[in-house]
Amino acid sequence: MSVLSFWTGLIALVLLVVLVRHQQRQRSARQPGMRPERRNEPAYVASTKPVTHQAANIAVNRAETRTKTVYTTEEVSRHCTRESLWLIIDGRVYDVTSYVDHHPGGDAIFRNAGRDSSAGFHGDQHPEKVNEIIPDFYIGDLKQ
Ligand code: HEM
Repeated sequence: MSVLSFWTGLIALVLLVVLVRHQQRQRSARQPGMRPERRNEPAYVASTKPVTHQAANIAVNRAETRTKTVYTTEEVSRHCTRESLWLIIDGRVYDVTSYVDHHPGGDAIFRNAGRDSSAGFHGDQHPEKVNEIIPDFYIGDLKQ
């Protein structure tokens, strides 16, 4: 066998293998029951990390922010319980319901529940990091 025909044969063989594998893949993608691990593969890989209260709250807040962004003091005042706690801080409205159980200062967070909590929020008891936490709970502004 000449060197040329050896290489030609080898290339033809590789092409044949590639073609057969390609056809097999196409067929298995169409037929039910074949390669289920592939057909059922999600378009994304869901994170295995547990969804934290805060992360869930951010999503809820974003949804609320889209539908309504301005609240009256009367509306805010209705959210003054553990089931729904809103606070006004510097003219902005925050739904901190999901934070209540994590608040290091305990139920003191209810002192001005549904009302203006700016003074308390800016109190000495709070570390700088509260300013990083609070935007997660923002749902809108107070009607002027
Ligand atoms: C977004 C996060 C937070 C919000 C909205 C918030 C809100 C509040 C409010 C409204 C009060 C009542 C203040 C008053 O009227 O006297 C309070 C008290 C307090 N907070 Fe926070 N807080 C937050 C985070 C934190 C953090 C991270 C800490 C500590 C690391 C903390 C520690 C305290 C303490 C020690 C008190 C006073 C408790 C008392 O007087 O018995 N808070 N907080």
